Amino acid sequence: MNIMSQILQKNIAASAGFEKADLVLKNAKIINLFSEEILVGDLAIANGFIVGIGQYDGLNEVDCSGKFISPGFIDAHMHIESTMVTPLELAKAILPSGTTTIIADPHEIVNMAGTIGLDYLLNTTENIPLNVYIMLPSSVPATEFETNGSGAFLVNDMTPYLNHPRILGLGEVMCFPNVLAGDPVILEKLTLCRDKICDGHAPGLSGKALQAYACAGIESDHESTSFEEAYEKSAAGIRILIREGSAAKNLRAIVTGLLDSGLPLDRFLFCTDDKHLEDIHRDGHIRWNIKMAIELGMDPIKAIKIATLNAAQAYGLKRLGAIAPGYRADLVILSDLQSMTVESVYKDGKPLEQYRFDNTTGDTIDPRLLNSVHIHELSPAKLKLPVYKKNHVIELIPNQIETNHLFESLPSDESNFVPNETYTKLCVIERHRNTGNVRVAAIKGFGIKKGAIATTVAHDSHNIIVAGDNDADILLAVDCLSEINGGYVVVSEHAVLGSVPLPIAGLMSLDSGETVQKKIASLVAYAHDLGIPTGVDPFITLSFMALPVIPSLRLTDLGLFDVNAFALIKYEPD
Ligand SMILES: Nc1ncnc2[nH]cnc12
Ligand SMILES: [Mn+2]
Repeated sequence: MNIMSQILQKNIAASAGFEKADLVLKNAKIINLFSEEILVGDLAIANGFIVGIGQYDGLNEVDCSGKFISPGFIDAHMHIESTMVTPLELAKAILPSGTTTIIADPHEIVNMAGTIGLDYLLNTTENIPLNVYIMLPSSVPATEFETNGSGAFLVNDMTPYLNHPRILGLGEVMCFPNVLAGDPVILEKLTLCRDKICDGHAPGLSGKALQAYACAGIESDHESTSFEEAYEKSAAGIRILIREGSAAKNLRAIVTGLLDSGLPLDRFLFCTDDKHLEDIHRDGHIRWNIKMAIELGMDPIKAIKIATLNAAQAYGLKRLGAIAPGYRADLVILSDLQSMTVESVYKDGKPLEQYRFDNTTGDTIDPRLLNSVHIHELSPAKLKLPVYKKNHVIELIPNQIETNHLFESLPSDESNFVPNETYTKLCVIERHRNTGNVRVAAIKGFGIKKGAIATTVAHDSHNIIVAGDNDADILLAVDCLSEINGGYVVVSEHAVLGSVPLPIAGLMSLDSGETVQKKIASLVAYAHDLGIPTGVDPFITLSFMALPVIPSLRLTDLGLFDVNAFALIKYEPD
């Protein structure tokens, strides 16, 4: 008999009570998501699987009297790179608050390094105590209006990965104008993955355009910012991933509407998309989505179901997302269902304390991932922004990654834009191919005084993006990024106040999560000292300003991009 059959034989014997289970969590309040009730009893585990609920004896027993047991939480859509640490450090950060499974879209590192980046993430997520499923990036580059590092990621690049056990389908399809136009390249990807899951990214899509987007085979979306938007997409058969991240905070609006409407919840999931370590450390990860939903009035069992079984069923994750015989013993022990206080977490039947998180897998990193900043000598002349009577201006919206598109006059020295406390200079500098592309715009709402902040994390092509009120500090910030091979930096009055090196593709650190968190926190403090409002997360906000698939106005290395018109702004006024 093969090893799997031997394990099954043992599990059946333990389940039937013929043998003792490996571990029994005694007298617990078990959340049963199939009957949507709390069952009090023992939870028996063998070989990392749940073998039974009822009355059991175990070789090891833990008294869970008064404690609730939930299935491990599932993040239905996130970007590992957005936490800026390696997958092992990410696992260390999110497991303690109960996330035991993530579904990740690696378009960040694939934009940088193609299959080298994808292989890096697949290899470094193979042997860690976190279930990591991957969606093949559908939109690399996100649009043709930017320069990424690796060129296009096409069906020929995808095909070798289709049968990988942890590849679930196609990642967020962003260019809905291309989908609606019947662009052959995206349609090829959709048909290649038609028997798998196809995720969407459709901010503000509605009406016939939404019908056509759903008709193309897209099955999910995580960009809804209102209940009305979520409702229309859900009614078109699209699963709604309710997002609560570090910058994009959509849960309150959607859950409030859901509770008022009485809409069925079975096609709603939770996700973080992009959540920084500091927020994960403070609030937890998907646990925070659940807690917020409960505080808004949602039944705790239904909120937990959204974060577990709904996601597992949506993505075909067999034996995950519930507590029942034969399911994997990924479990969260909670003291109560209001505060959602996580007391302990079990992964495959073992408490987290039994796992080692030192880099025992000996991950070697392809040297091409560690040398990712290639820019021309940057001159002040390239940072000029000619001004006219009226200019296109990007306006920040606190706590959102969306921006407003303004058209107003700018402070100037007669011919060129001169930043002040209202209007900050924003520059995007191409860093992959030495093209020398530099584009400049004015951004409203950053409020930086006597300094600049810069980063190589600039979704999704990850060129250098820098915001500042004077060219000297802007140039110094870019120089510093070159020296540290990518990351985040804050400068003021011609001095570097602090930096966070992100040497893996200019996106991720080799340091521990704790070190990265401390460094980022000090940089955020420096950035706020430069005048950035407290409601604005300086780095996440900056990192999204170059993403031409989030309304309304963005800046790429090819120019100002009107997302709603889906076109670069050719602005030579009379
Ligand atoms: N929210 C998001 N985070 C990172 N990359 C993205 N590309 C499109 N949307 C994104
Ligand atoms: Mn995303």
